[in-house]
Amino acid sequence: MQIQNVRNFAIIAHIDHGKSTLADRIMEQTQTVSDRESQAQLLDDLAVEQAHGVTVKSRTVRNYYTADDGQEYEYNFIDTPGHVDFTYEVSKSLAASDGALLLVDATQGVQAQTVANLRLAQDNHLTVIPVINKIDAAAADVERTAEQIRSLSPDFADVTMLKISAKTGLNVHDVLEAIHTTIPAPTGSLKQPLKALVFDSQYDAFKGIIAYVRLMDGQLKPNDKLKLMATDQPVMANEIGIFTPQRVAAKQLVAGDVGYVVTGLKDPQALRVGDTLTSVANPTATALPGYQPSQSMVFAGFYPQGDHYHDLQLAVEKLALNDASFHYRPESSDALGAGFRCGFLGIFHLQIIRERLHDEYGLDVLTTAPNVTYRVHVKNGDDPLIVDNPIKFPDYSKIDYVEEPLATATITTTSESLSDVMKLATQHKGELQDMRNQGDLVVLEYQLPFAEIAYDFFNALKSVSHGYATLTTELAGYDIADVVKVEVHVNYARVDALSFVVHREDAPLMAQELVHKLKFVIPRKLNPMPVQSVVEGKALARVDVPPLRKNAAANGEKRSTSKKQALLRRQSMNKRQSAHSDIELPQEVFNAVLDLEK
Ligand SMILES: Nc1nc2c(ncn2[C@@H]2O[C@H](COP(=O)(O)OP(=O)(O)OP(=O)(O)O)[C@@H](O)[C@H]2O)c(=O)[nH]1
Repeated sequence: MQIQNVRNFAIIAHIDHGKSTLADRIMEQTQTVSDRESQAQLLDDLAVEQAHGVTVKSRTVRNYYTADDGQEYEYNFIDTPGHVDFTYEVSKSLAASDGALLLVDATQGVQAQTVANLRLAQDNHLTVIPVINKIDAAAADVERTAEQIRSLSPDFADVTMLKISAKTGLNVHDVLEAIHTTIPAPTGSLKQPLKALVFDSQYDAFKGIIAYVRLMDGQLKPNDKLKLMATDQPVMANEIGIFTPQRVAAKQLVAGDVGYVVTGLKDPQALRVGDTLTSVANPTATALPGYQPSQSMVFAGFYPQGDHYHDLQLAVEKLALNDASFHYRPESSDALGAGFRCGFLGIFHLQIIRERLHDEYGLDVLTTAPNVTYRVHVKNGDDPLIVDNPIKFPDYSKIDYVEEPLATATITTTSESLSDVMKLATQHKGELQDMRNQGDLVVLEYQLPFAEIAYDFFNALKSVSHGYATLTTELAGYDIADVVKVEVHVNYARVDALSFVVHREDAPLMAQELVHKLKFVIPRKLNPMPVQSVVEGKALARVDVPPLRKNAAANGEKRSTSKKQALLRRQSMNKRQSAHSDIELPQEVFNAVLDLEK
Protein backbone atom coordinates (compact mmCIF):
# COMPACT_ATOMS: atom_id res chain seq x y z
CA MET A 1 0.00 0.00 0.00
CA GLN A 2 1.34 3.44 -0.98
CA ILE A 3 1.72 5.76 2.00
CA GLN A 4 -0.57 8.32 0.34
CA ASN A 5 -3.42 5.80 0.59
CA VAL A 6 -3.01 5.23 4.32
CA ARG A 7 -5.14 7.06 6.91
CA ASN A 8 -4.64 6.80 10.67
CA PHE A 9 -7.45 8.20 12.76
CA ALA A 10 -9.07 7.98 16.17
CA ILE A 11 -12.74 8.11 17.09
CA ILE A 12 -13.36 10.46 19.98
CA ALA A 13 -16.57 11.39 21.75
CA HIS A 14 -18.32 11.89 25.02
CA ILE A 15 -19.19 8.66 26.83
CA ASP A 16 -22.00 6.67 25.18
CA HIS A 17 -22.20 8.87 22.10
CA GLY A 18 -21.68 5.77 19.93
CA LYS A 19 -17.96 5.34 19.21
CA SER A 20 -17.89 1.57 19.53
CA THR A 21 -21.05 1.24 17.46
CA LEU A 22 -19.56 3.38 14.67
CA ALA A 23 -16.31 1.40 14.84
CA ASP A 24 -18.28 -1.81 14.36
CA ARG A 25 -20.17 -0.32 11.42
CA ILE A 26 -16.95 0.81 9.73
CA MET A 27 -15.48 -2.68 10.10
CA GLU A 28 -18.66 -4.15 8.68
CA GLN A 29 -18.85 -1.82 5.68
CA THR A 30 -15.19 -2.40 4.84
CA GLN A 31 -15.72 -6.14 5.24
CA THR A 32 -13.03 -6.25 7.88
CA VAL A 33 -15.12 -8.68 9.84
CA SER A 34 -17.62 -11.28 8.79
CA ASP A 35 -21.31 -10.77 9.47
CA ARG A 36 -21.27 -13.42 12.15
CA GLU A 37 -18.50 -11.64 14.01
CA SER A 38 -20.22 -8.31 13.73
CA GLN A 39 -23.26 -9.52 15.60
CA ALA A 40 -21.66 -8.70 18.89
CA GLN A 41 -19.80 -5.49 19.54
CA LEU A 42 -16.37 -6.53 18.52
CA LEU A 43 -14.13 -4.10 20.17
CA ASP A 44 -15.23 -3.96 23.78
CA ASP A 45 -13.95 -7.42 24.57
CA LEU A 46 -12.64 -6.98 28.12
CA ALA A 47 -15.06 -8.47 30.65
CA VAL A 48 -15.17 -5.15 32.55
CA GLU A 49 -16.15 -3.37 29.36
CA GLN A 50 -19.03 -5.69 28.74
CA ALA A 51 -20.14 -5.51 32.38
CA HIS A 52 -20.20 -1.68 32.44
CA GLY A 53 -21.02 -1.11 28.76
CA VAL A 54 -18.11 1.29 28.37
CA THR A 55 -14.78 1.26 26.59
CA VAL A 56 -11.79 1.17 28.90
CA LYS A 57 -8.95 0.33 26.54
CA SER A 58 -8.23 1.82 23.15
CA ARG A 59 -8.40 -0.65 20.26
CA THR A 60 -6.69 -0.54 16.92
CA VAL A 61 -8.01 -2.03 13.70
CA ARG A 62 -6.78 -2.01 10.12
CA ASN A 63 -9.46 -1.87 7.43
CA TYR A 64 -9.23 -1.79 3.65
CA TYR A 65 -11.70 0.48 1.93
CA THR A 66 -12.40 0.75 -1.77
CA ALA A 67 -13.47 4.35 -2.18
CA ASP A 68 -15.82 5.94 -4.68
CA ASP A 69 -12.74 7.18 -6.58
CA GLY A 70 -11.89 3.52 -7.28
CA GLN A 71 -8.77 3.48 -5.14
CA GLU A 72 -8.13 1.23 -2.20
CA TYR A 73 -7.25 2.86 1.11
CA GLU A 74 -5.84 1.44 4.30
CA TYR A 75 -7.76 2.78 7.29
CA ASN A 76 -6.15 2.27 10.69
CA PHE A 77 -8.52 3.44 13.35
CA ILE A 78 -8.30 3.57 17.07
CA ASP A 79 -11.43 3.33 19.18
CA THR A 80 -10.95 5.24 22.42
CA PRO A 81 -12.64 5.33 25.84
CA GLY A 82 -15.10 8.10 26.71
CA HIS A 83 -15.10 8.16 30.52
CA VAL A 84 -13.22 11.07 32.04
CA ASP A 85 -10.97 8.71 34.05
CA PHE A 86 -9.51 7.39 30.80
CA THR A 87 -8.50 10.65 29.14
CA TYR A 88 -4.88 9.53 29.34
CA GLU A 89 -5.70 6.51 27.21
CA VAL A 90 -7.31 8.85 24.67
CA SER A 91 -4.32 11.14 24.48
CA LYS A 92 -2.01 8.19 23.78
CA SER A 93 -4.18 7.12 20.88
CA LEU A 94 -4.26 10.61 19.46
CA ALA A 95 -0.47 10.80 19.36
CA ALA A 96 -0.54 7.81 17.00
CA SER A 97 -3.16 9.34 14.67
CA ASP A 98 -3.32 12.01 11.96
CA GLY A 99 -7.03 12.74 12.22
CA ALA A 100 -10.06 12.18 14.40
CA LEU A 101 -13.77 11.65 13.99
CA LEU A 102 -15.50 13.71 16.66
CA LEU A 103 -18.79 11.98 17.30
CA VAL A 104 -21.68 13.88 18.91
CA ASP A 105 -24.96 12.28 19.98
CA ALA A 106 -27.84 14.31 18.47
CA THR A 107 -30.09 13.52 21.44
CA GLN A 108 -27.62 15.04 23.89
CA GLY A 109 -25.65 17.57 21.90
CA VAL A 110 -22.14 18.72 22.75
CA GLN A 111 -21.07 17.54 26.19
CA ALA A 112 -18.13 18.17 28.47
CA GLN A 113 -16.00 15.28 27.15
CA THR A 114 -16.72 16.36 23.56
CA VAL A 115 -15.04 19.65 24.30
CA ALA A 116 -12.17 18.10 26.28
CA ASN A 117 -11.42 15.51 23.58
CA LEU A 118 -11.58 18.10 20.82
CA ARG A 119 -8.99 20.12 22.72
CA LEU A 120 -6.73 17.03 23.00
CA ALA A 121 -7.07 16.41 19.26
CA GLN A 122 -6.23 20.02 18.45
CA ASP A 123 -3.22 19.88 20.78
CA ASN A 124 -2.00 16.92 18.72
CA HIS A 125 -2.55 18.90 15.48
CA LEU A 126 -5.08 16.41 14.15
CA THR A 127 -7.58 17.07 11.38
CA VAL A 128 -10.98 16.72 13.05
CA ILE A 129 -14.16 15.65 11.24
CA PRO A 130 -17.30 16.34 13.25
CA VAL A 131 -20.01 13.68 12.93
CA ILE A 132 -23.54 13.91 14.30
CA ASN A 133 -24.75 10.49 15.43
CA LYS A 134 -28.08 8.91 16.43
CA ILE A 135 -30.14 10.91 13.94
CA ASP A 136 -32.57 7.98 13.87
CA ALA A 137 -33.51 8.53 17.53
CA ALA A 138 -36.85 10.20 18.26
CA ALA A 139 -35.21 12.68 20.65
CA ALA A 140 -32.55 13.74 18.13
CA ASP A 141 -32.18 17.48 17.60
CA VAL A 142 -29.83 17.50 14.65
CA GLU A 143 -29.92 21.21 13.84
CA ARG A 144 -29.24 22.32 17.39
CA THR A 145 -26.36 19.83 17.66
CA ALA A 146 -24.93 21.18 14.39
CA GLU A 147 -25.10 24.73 15.77
CA GLN A 148 -23.33 23.66 18.97
CA ILE A 149 -20.58 21.95 16.99
CA ARG A 150 -20.06 25.02 14.79
CA SER A 151 -19.62 27.20 17.84
CA LEU A 152 -16.91 24.87 19.20
CA SER A 153 -14.18 25.87 16.80
CA PRO A 154 -13.68 28.32 13.92
CA ASP A 155 -12.51 25.29 11.89
CA PHE A 156 -16.08 24.01 11.88
CA ALA A 157 -17.69 27.24 10.68
CA ASP A 158 -18.36 26.04 7.13
CA VAL A 159 -17.89 22.29 7.21
CA THR A 160 -20.63 20.08 5.80
CA MET A 161 -21.94 18.27 8.82
CA LEU A 162 -22.06 14.51 8.51
CA LYS A 163 -25.33 13.25 9.95
CA ILE A 164 -25.45 9.53 10.60
CA SER A 165 -26.96 6.67 12.51
CA ALA A 166 -24.19 4.33 13.59
CA LYS A 167 -26.90 1.96 14.70
CA THR A 168 -28.68 1.55 11.35
CA GLY A 169 -25.66 2.35 9.19
CA LEU A 170 -27.40 5.37 7.60
CA ASN A 171 -24.84 7.70 5.94
CA VAL A 172 -21.86 5.82 7.39
CA HIS A 173 -20.65 5.66 3.78
CA ASP A 174 -20.24 9.47 3.86
CA VAL A 175 -17.97 9.10 6.86
CA LEU A 176 -15.83 6.54 5.02
CA GLU A 177 -15.49 8.95 2.09
CA ALA A 178 -14.73 11.95 4.30
CA ILE A 179 -11.88 10.06 5.95
CA HIS A 180 -9.78 9.82 2.80
CA THR A 181 -10.78 13.21 1.38
CA THR A 182 -10.24 15.19 4.60
CA ILE A 183 -7.65 13.45 6.80
CA PRO A 184 -4.09 13.79 5.48
CA ALA A 185 -1.96 10.77 4.63
CA PRO A 186 0.88 10.15 7.10
CA THR A 187 4.10 11.96 6.43
CA GLY A 188 7.31 10.05 6.91
CA SER A 189 9.84 8.34 4.74
CA LEU A 190 10.62 4.69 4.14
CA LYS A 191 14.23 5.60 3.51
CA GLN A 192 14.81 7.17 6.91
CA PRO A 193 15.98 5.02 9.87
CA LEU A 194 13.18 3.30 11.78
CA LYS A 195 11.34 5.56 14.23
CA ALA A 196 8.24 4.02 15.82
CA LEU A 197 6.11 5.31 18.69
CA VAL A 198 5.10 2.67 21.25
CA PHE A 199 1.59 3.91 22.01
CA ASP A 200 0.30 0.92 23.94
CA SER A 201 1.34 -2.53 25.09
CA GLN A 202 -0.01 -5.79 26.30
CA TYR A 203 1.31 -8.82 28.15
CA ASP A 204 0.65 -12.12 26.46
CA ALA A 205 1.09 -15.26 28.56
CA PHE A 206 2.89 -17.06 25.71
CA LYS A 207 4.59 -14.33 23.72
CA GLY A 208 5.58 -11.88 26.47
CA ILE A 209 5.32 -8.14 25.89
CA ILE A 210 3.62 -7.01 22.72
CA ALA A 211 4.26 -3.38 21.78
CA TYR A 212 1.64 -1.46 19.78
CA VAL A 213 3.50 0.84 17.43
CA ARG A 214 2.94 3.62 14.95
CA LEU A 215 5.80 3.86 12.45
CA MET A 216 6.77 7.47 11.82
CA ASP A 217 9.74 6.70 9.54
CA GLY A 218 11.49 3.66 8.11
CA GLN A 219 10.37 0.06 7.94
CA LEU A 220 10.30 -3.02 10.06
CA LYS A 221 10.65 -6.72 9.21
CA PRO A 222 10.42 -9.87 11.34
CA ASN A 223 13.66 -10.70 13.18
CA ASP A 224 14.98 -7.13 12.92
CA LYS A 225 17.25 -6.19 15.80
CA LEU A 226 15.68 -3.22 17.56
CA LYS A 227 16.06 -1.14 20.70
CA LEU A 228 13.93 1.05 22.94
CA MET A 229 15.55 4.45 23.04
CA ALA A 230 14.71 5.62 26.58
CA THR A 231 16.25 2.57 28.23
CA ASP A 232 18.57 1.24 25.51
CA GLN A 233 16.72 -2.04 25.96
CA PRO A 234 17.46 -4.43 23.07
CA VAL A 235 14.40 -5.92 21.43
CA MET A 236 14.07 -8.68 18.86
CA ALA A 237 11.10 -8.35 16.53
CA ASN A 238 10.05 -12.00 16.97
CA GLU A 239 6.86 -11.33 15.09
CA ILE A 240 5.29 -8.22 13.60
CA GLY A 241 1.79 -7.66 12.37
CA ILE A 242 -1.43 -5.72 12.19
CA PHE A 243 -4.80 -5.65 13.97
CA THR A 244 -7.82 -6.88 12.06
CA PRO A 245 -8.94 -6.46 15.03
CA GLN A 246 -7.26 -9.74 16.03
CA ARG A 247 -3.49 -9.77 15.68
CA VAL A 248 -2.40 -11.04 12.28
CA ALA A 249 1.28 -11.53 11.44
CA ALA A 250 2.70 -9.50 8.55
CA LYS A 251 5.92 -9.55 6.53
CA GLN A 252 6.65 -5.87 7.01
CA LEU A 253 5.44 -2.61 8.50
CA VAL A 254 6.34 0.69 6.86
CA ALA A 255 6.25 4.41 7.69
CA GLY A 256 2.64 5.44 8.36
CA ASP A 257 1.55 1.97 9.50
CA VAL A 258 0.01 1.05 12.82
CA GLY A 259 0.77 -2.47 14.04
CA TYR A 260 2.39 -4.59 16.71
CA VAL A 261 5.78 -6.05 17.57
CA VAL A 262 6.19 -9.19 19.67
CA THR A 263 9.26 -8.12 21.59
CA GLY A 264 10.16 -11.33 23.37
CA LEU A 265 10.60 -9.29 26.56
CA LYS A 266 9.22 -11.11 29.60
CA ASP A 267 9.84 -8.52 32.33
CA PRO A 268 6.78 -6.24 32.39
CA GLN A 269 9.00 -3.38 33.60
CA ALA A 270 11.21 -3.51 30.51
CA LEU A 271 8.94 -1.43 28.28
CA ARG A 272 7.35 1.95 28.83
CA VAL A 273 4.52 3.20 26.69
CA GLY A 274 5.58 6.42 24.94
CA ASP A 275 9.09 5.16 24.17
CA THR A 276 10.58 5.16 20.66
CA LEU A 277 11.56 1.92 18.94
CA THR A 278 14.42 2.09 16.47
CA SER A 279 16.83 -0.24 14.73
CA VAL A 280 20.19 -1.22 16.26
CA ALA A 281 22.07 -1.20 12.95
CA ASN A 282 20.75 2.14 11.73
CA PRO A 283 19.26 4.07 14.66
CA THR A 284 17.35 7.31 14.32
CA ALA A 285 19.10 10.37 15.77
CA THR A 286 16.30 11.69 17.97
CA ALA A 287 13.57 9.97 19.94
CA LEU A 288 9.92 11.03 19.64
CA PRO A 289 8.65 13.40 22.34
CA GLY A 290 6.73 10.58 24.10
CA TYR A 291 4.02 11.17 26.64
CA GLN A 292 3.84 13.07 29.86
CA PRO A 293 3.58 10.43 32.58
CA SER A 294 0.07 10.48 33.97
CA GLN A 295 -0.47 11.92 37.41
CA SER A 296 -2.32 9.71 39.87
CA MET A 297 -5.11 11.54 41.66
CA VAL A 298 -6.42 8.83 43.96
CA PHE A 299 -4.46 6.26 45.93
CA ALA A 300 -5.48 3.07 47.69
CA GLY A 301 -3.76 0.00 49.11
CA PHE A 302 -4.19 -3.36 47.37
CA TYR A 303 -3.54 -6.38 49.58
CA PRO A 304 -3.70 -10.04 48.60
CA GLN A 305 -6.25 -12.26 50.22
CA GLY A 306 -4.52 -15.33 51.60
CA ASP A 307 -1.08 -16.25 50.39
CA HIS A 308 -1.10 -14.54 47.01
CA TYR A 309 1.40 -11.69 47.29
CA HIS A 310 3.52 -12.95 44.43
CA ASP A 311 0.52 -13.50 42.18
CA LEU A 312 -0.68 -9.99 42.95
CA GLN A 313 2.75 -8.58 42.17
CA LEU A 314 2.83 -10.23 38.76
CA ALA A 315 -0.73 -9.15 38.04
CA VAL A 316 -0.17 -5.46 38.90
CA GLU A 317 3.04 -5.42 36.85
CA LYS A 318 1.22 -6.77 33.82
CA LEU A 319 -1.75 -4.48 34.28
CA ALA A 320 0.52 -1.46 34.55
CA LEU A 321 2.04 -2.48 31.23
CA ASN A 322 -1.39 -2.48 29.63
CA ASP A 323 -2.53 0.69 31.41
CA ALA A 324 0.17 3.31 31.64
CA SER A 325 -1.95 5.49 33.93
CA PHE A 326 -2.03 2.85 36.66
CA HIS A 327 0.90 3.14 39.10
CA TYR A 328 1.96 0.95 42.00
CA ARG A 329 4.71 0.46 44.54
CA PRO A 330 5.16 -2.03 47.38
CA GLU A 331 3.93 -1.05 50.83
CA SER A 332 3.13 -2.91 54.01
CA SER A 333 0.67 -2.55 56.81
CA ASP A 334 0.70 -4.04 60.34
CA ALA A 335 -2.83 -5.25 59.85
CA LEU A 336 -2.60 -6.58 56.31
CA GLY A 337 1.06 -7.43 55.72
CA ALA A 338 2.70 -6.86 52.35
CA GLY A 339 0.76 -5.24 49.54
CA PHE A 340 0.87 -2.35 47.09
CA ARG A 341 0.05 1.33 47.18
CA CYS A 342 -1.64 2.01 43.89
CA GLY A 343 -2.33 5.28 42.10
CA PHE A 344 -5.34 5.90 39.84
CA LEU A 345 -6.80 8.69 37.75
CA GLY A 346 -10.10 8.45 39.62
CA ILE A 347 -12.42 6.17 41.51
CA PHE A 348 -13.90 4.60 38.41
CA HIS A 349 -10.39 3.75 37.26
CA LEU A 350 -9.76 2.08 40.65
CA GLN A 351 -12.93 0.05 40.29
CA ILE A 352 -11.99 -1.05 36.77
CA ILE A 353 -8.50 -2.14 37.85
CA ARG A 354 -9.98 -4.19 40.70
CA GLU A 355 -12.36 -5.87 38.34
CA ARG A 356 -9.63 -6.56 35.81
CA LEU A 357 -7.55 -8.21 38.55
CA HIS A 358 -10.53 -10.40 39.25
CA ASP A 359 -11.48 -11.16 35.64
CA GLU A 360 -8.09 -11.47 34.03
CA TYR A 361 -5.97 -12.78 36.90
CA GLY A 362 -8.50 -14.48 39.20
CA LEU A 363 -7.42 -12.31 42.13
CA ASP A 364 -9.66 -10.66 44.68
CA VAL A 365 -7.81 -7.91 46.46
CA LEU A 366 -8.52 -6.14 49.71
CA THR A 367 -8.74 -2.46 48.89
CA THR A 368 -8.23 0.18 51.54
CA ALA A 369 -10.18 3.43 51.53
CA PRO A 370 -8.96 5.69 48.71
CA ASN A 371 -7.33 9.02 49.45
CA VAL A 372 -5.64 11.93 47.71
CA THR A 373 -2.11 13.24 48.19
CA TYR A 374 -1.48 15.70 51.02
CA ARG A 375 1.47 18.03 51.44
CA VAL A 376 2.27 17.97 55.12
CA HIS A 377 4.48 20.73 56.48
CA VAL A 378 6.04 19.56 59.72
CA LYS A 379 7.34 21.91 62.37
CA ASN A 380 10.97 22.89 61.76
CA GLY A 381 10.95 20.97 58.50
CA ASP A 382 12.10 22.38 55.18
CA ASP A 383 10.24 20.61 52.42
CA PRO A 384 6.70 19.37 52.83
CA LEU A 385 6.19 15.62 53.15
CA ILE A 386 4.17 14.22 50.27
CA VAL A 387 1.74 11.83 51.91
CA ASP A 388 -0.38 9.54 49.77
CA ASN A 389 -0.99 6.97 52.50
CA PRO A 390 -2.84 7.84 55.72
CA ILE A 391 -0.58 5.41 57.60
CA LYS A 392 2.28 7.80 56.85
CA PHE A 393 0.40 10.90 58.00
CA PRO A 394 2.62 12.36 60.77
CA ASP A 395 1.47 12.67 64.37
CA TYR A 396 -0.64 15.81 64.84
CA SER A 397 1.80 17.24 67.40
CA LYS A 398 4.47 17.41 64.69
CA ILE A 399 2.36 19.07 62.02
CA ASP A 400 2.64 22.77 61.24
CA TYR A 401 0.04 22.86 58.46
CA VAL A 402 -1.30 20.67 55.67
CA GLU A 403 -2.13 21.43 52.05
CA GLU A 404 -4.63 19.43 50.02
CA PRO A 405 -5.17 19.22 46.25
CA LEU A 406 -7.97 21.28 44.75
CA ALA A 407 -9.95 20.50 41.64
CA THR A 408 -11.62 22.68 39.09
CA ALA A 409 -14.78 20.79 38.27
CA THR A 410 -16.73 21.71 35.16
CA ILE A 411 -20.27 20.45 35.42
CA THR A 412 -22.64 20.62 32.48
CA THR A 413 -26.27 20.15 33.44
CA THR A 414 -29.83 20.85 32.41
CA SER A 415 -31.59 23.86 33.91
CA GLU A 416 -34.15 21.55 35.60
CA SER A 417 -31.45 19.93 37.75
CA LEU A 418 -29.48 23.13 38.27
CA SER A 419 -30.51 23.78 41.87
CA ASP A 420 -29.95 20.17 42.96
CA VAL A 421 -26.55 20.09 41.30
CA MET A 422 -25.55 23.36 42.96
CA LYS A 423 -26.70 22.06 46.32
CA LEU A 424 -24.60 18.94 45.87
CA ALA A 425 -21.52 20.96 44.93
CA THR A 426 -21.96 23.21 47.98
CA GLN A 427 -22.32 20.19 50.25
CA HIS A 428 -18.96 19.07 48.92
CA LYS A 429 -17.34 22.39 49.81
CA GLY A 430 -17.51 23.65 46.23
CA GLU A 431 -17.04 27.34 45.49
CA LEU A 432 -18.75 28.54 42.35
CA GLN A 433 -16.26 30.23 40.00
CA ASP A 434 -18.24 30.61 36.82
CA MET A 435 -21.64 29.87 35.38
CA ARG A 436 -22.67 30.20 31.74
CA ASN A 437 -25.23 28.91 29.28
CA GLN A 438 -24.37 26.59 26.42
CA GLY A 439 -27.50 26.21 24.36
CA ASP A 440 -30.11 24.83 26.73
CA LEU A 441 -27.47 23.56 29.12
CA VAL A 442 -25.81 25.33 32.00
CA VAL A 443 -22.06 25.02 32.52
CA LEU A 444 -20.90 25.46 36.10
CA GLU A 445 -17.32 25.75 37.19
CA TYR A 446 -16.51 24.95 40.79
CA GLN A 447 -13.36 24.83 42.80
CA LEU A 448 -13.46 22.16 45.47
CA PRO A 449 -11.14 19.85 47.40
CA PHE A 450 -10.12 16.94 45.19
CA ALA A 451 -10.92 14.53 48.01
CA GLU A 452 -14.55 15.58 47.80
CA ILE A 453 -14.88 14.37 44.23
CA ALA A 454 -12.53 11.43 44.62
CA TYR A 455 -15.18 9.27 46.24
CA ASP A 456 -18.73 9.26 45.13
CA PHE A 457 -19.30 12.69 43.65
CA PHE A 458 -19.75 11.47 40.10
CA ASN A 459 -22.45 8.97 41.05
CA ALA A 460 -24.21 11.49 43.27
CA LEU A 461 -24.15 13.98 40.41
CA LYS A 462 -25.63 11.44 38.01
CA SER A 463 -28.33 10.67 40.52
CA VAL A 464 -29.42 14.26 41.32
CA SER A 465 -29.43 15.15 37.62
CA HIS A 466 -31.20 11.95 36.52
CA GLY A 467 -28.19 10.99 34.46
CA TYR A 468 -27.89 14.23 32.49
CA ALA A 469 -25.08 16.11 34.21
CA THR A 470 -21.52 15.55 33.10
CA LEU A 471 -18.29 16.26 34.87
CA THR A 472 -14.70 16.98 33.94
CA THR A 473 -12.08 17.75 36.53
CA GLU A 474 -8.66 19.26 36.46
CA LEU A 475 -6.09 19.62 39.21
CA ALA A 476 -6.06 23.24 40.37
CA GLY A 477 -3.06 23.28 42.69
CA TYR A 478 -2.85 22.89 46.46
CA ASP A 479 -4.25 24.97 49.29
CA ILE A 480 -4.11 24.95 53.08
CA ALA A 481 -6.73 22.71 54.63
CA ASP A 482 -7.70 21.89 58.19
CA VAL A 483 -7.53 18.11 57.94
CA VAL A 484 -7.07 15.43 60.59
CA LYS A 485 -6.35 11.74 60.57
CA VAL A 486 -9.08 9.47 61.89
CA GLU A 487 -7.62 6.29 63.37
CA VAL A 488 -9.57 3.19 64.17
CA HIS A 489 -8.72 1.19 67.26
CA VAL A 490 -10.13 -2.29 67.62
CA ASN A 491 -9.73 -3.86 71.02
CA TYR A 492 -7.44 -1.00 72.05
CA ALA A 493 -5.02 -1.61 69.22
CA ARG A 494 -4.72 0.70 66.23
CA VAL A 495 -5.58 -0.91 62.92
CA ASP A 496 -3.36 1.12 60.63
CA ALA A 497 -4.98 0.11 57.35
CA LEU A 498 -8.29 1.66 58.43
CA SER A 499 -6.93 5.17 58.99
CA PHE A 500 -8.17 7.97 56.76
CA VAL A 501 -7.79 11.73 56.49
CA VAL A 502 -10.74 14.15 56.47
CA HIS A 503 -11.59 17.78 57.06
CA ARG A 504 -11.78 18.47 60.79
CA GLU A 505 -15.38 19.64 60.59
CA ASP A 506 -16.47 16.30 59.10
CA ALA A 507 -14.51 14.13 61.53
CA PRO A 508 -17.00 13.84 64.47
CA LEU A 509 -19.93 12.72 62.32
CA MET A 510 -17.87 10.35 60.22
CA ALA A 511 -16.24 8.89 63.32
CA GLN A 512 -19.67 8.13 64.77
CA GLU A 513 -21.02 6.66 61.60
CA LEU A 514 -17.94 4.54 61.04
CA VAL A 515 -17.93 2.77 64.40
CA HIS A 516 -21.60 1.96 64.02
CA LYS A 517 -20.97 0.40 60.64
CA LEU A 518 -17.91 -1.46 61.87
CA LYS A 519 -19.93 -3.00 64.70
CA PHE A 520 -21.63 -5.25 62.18
CA VAL A 521 -18.74 -6.13 59.90
CA ILE A 522 -15.78 -6.76 62.19
CA PRO A 523 -15.60 -10.51 62.74
CA ARG A 524 -16.69 -11.30 66.30
CA LYS A 525 -14.45 -12.83 68.90
CA LEU A 526 -15.19 -14.69 72.11
CA ASN A 527 -15.11 -11.49 74.12
CA PRO A 528 -16.70 -8.12 73.33
CA MET A 529 -14.35 -5.78 71.49
CA PRO A 530 -14.47 -2.03 71.72
CA VAL A 531 -14.10 -0.20 68.41
CA GLN A 532 -13.08 3.45 68.67
CA SER A 533 -12.47 6.25 66.23
CA VAL A 534 -9.61 8.33 67.50
CA VAL A 535 -8.69 11.82 66.34
CA GLU A 536 -5.63 13.59 67.68
CA GLY A 537 -5.38 11.17 70.59
CA LYS A 538 -9.04 11.50 71.64
CA ALA A 539 -11.69 8.86 71.11
CA LEU A 540 -14.58 10.54 69.30
CA ALA A 541 -16.85 7.52 69.12
CA ARG A 542 -17.03 3.99 70.44
CA VAL A 543 -19.14 0.89 70.08
CA ASP A 544 -18.60 -2.65 71.29
CA VAL A 545 -18.59 -5.50 68.83
CA PRO A 546 -20.67 -8.13 70.63
CA PRO A 547 -18.97 -11.42 71.52
CA LEU A 548 -19.55 -14.60 69.58
CA ARG A 549 -21.09 -16.41 72.53
CA LYS A 550 -23.48 -15.01 75.05
CA ASN A 551 -21.90 -12.95 77.75
CA ALA A 552 -22.94 -15.12 80.66
CA ALA A 553 -22.01 -12.54 83.22
CA ALA A 554 -24.29 -9.90 81.80
CA ASN A 555 -27.32 -11.66 80.47
CA GLY A 556 -29.06 -12.39 83.75
CA GLU A 557 -28.61 -16.13 83.77
CA LYS A 558 -28.98 -17.69 87.12
CA ARG A 559 -25.47 -18.18 88.38
CA SER A 560 -23.89 -17.58 91.69
CA THR A 561 -22.27 -14.20 92.16
CA SER A 562 -18.86 -15.78 92.60
CA LYS A 563 -19.21 -17.68 89.30
CA LYS A 564 -20.19 -14.47 87.52
CA GLN A 565 -17.22 -12.70 89.01
CA ALA A 566 -14.89 -15.49 87.94
CA LEU A 567 -16.27 -15.25 84.43
CA LEU A 568 -15.89 -11.49 84.30
CA ARG A 569 -12.34 -11.83 85.52
CA ARG A 570 -11.59 -14.34 82.79
CA GLN A 571 -13.16 -12.13 80.16
CA SER A 572 -11.18 -9.10 81.20
CA MET A 573 -8.02 -11.22 81.20
CA ASN A 574 -8.86 -12.21 77.66
CA LYS A 575 -9.37 -8.60 76.80
CA ARG A 576 -5.99 -7.55 78.07
CA GLN A 577 -4.20 -10.47 76.51
CA SER A 578 -5.71 -9.77 73.16
CA ALA A 579 -5.11 -6.04 73.15
CA HIS A 580 -3.66 -6.21 69.71
CA SER A 581 -5.41 -6.45 66.42
CA ASP A 582 -5.25 -10.08 65.46
CA ILE A 583 -8.63 -9.71 63.83
CA GLU A 584 -9.01 -10.55 60.21
CA LEU A 585 -10.22 -7.72 58.08
CA PRO A 586 -12.65 -8.70 55.36
CA GLN A 587 -13.38 -6.29 52.51
CA GLU A 588 -16.65 -5.23 54.21
CA VAL A 589 -14.60 -3.53 56.91
CA PHE A 590 -12.95 -1.32 54.31
CA ASN A 591 -16.23 -0.76 52.57
CA ALA A 592 -17.50 0.72 55.84
CA VAL A 593 -14.87 3.46 55.45
CA LEU A 594 -15.55 3.72 51.74
CA ASP A 595 -19.30 4.15 52.13
CA LEU A 596 -19.14 6.94 54.69
CA GLU A 597 -21.42 9.84 53.81
CA LYS A 598 -19.34 12.91 53.25
N1 LIG B 1 -30.62 5.21 18.39
C1 LIG B 1 -29.31 5.08 18.24
N2 LIG B 1 -28.57 4.55 19.22
C2 LIG B 1 -27.24 4.43 19.04
C3 LIG B 1 -26.61 4.86 17.85
N3 LIG B 1 -25.28 4.64 17.97
C4 LIG B 1 -25.09 4.09 19.19
N4 LIG B 1 -26.26 3.95 19.84
C5 LIG B 1 -26.48 3.39 21.18
O1 LIG B 1 -25.85 4.21 22.15
C6 LIG B 1 -25.30 3.42 23.20
C7 LIG B 1 -23.82 3.73 23.37
O2 LIG B 1 -23.11 3.30 22.22
P1 LIG B 1 -21.58 2.86 22.27
O3 LIG B 1 -21.15 2.64 20.86
O4 LIG B 1 -21.35 1.78 23.26
O5 LIG B 1 -20.96 4.19 22.84
P2 LIG B 1 -19.44 4.53 23.14
O6 LIG B 1 -19.30 5.97 22.79
O7 LIG B 1 -18.56 3.55 22.48
O8 LIG B 1 -19.37 4.37 24.67
P3 LIG B 1 -18.01 4.34 25.54
O9 LIG B 1 -17.12 3.39 24.84
O10 LIG B 1 -18.42 3.83 26.84
O11 LIG B 1 -17.51 5.72 25.58
C8 LIG B 1 -25.58 1.97 22.82
O12 LIG B 1 -26.72 1.55 23.52
C9 LIG B 1 -25.83 2.03 21.33
O13 LIG B 1 -26.70 1.01 20.90
C10 LIG B 1 -27.43 5.42 16.81
O14 LIG B 1 -27.00 5.82 15.75
N5 LIG B 1 -28.77 5.51 17.08
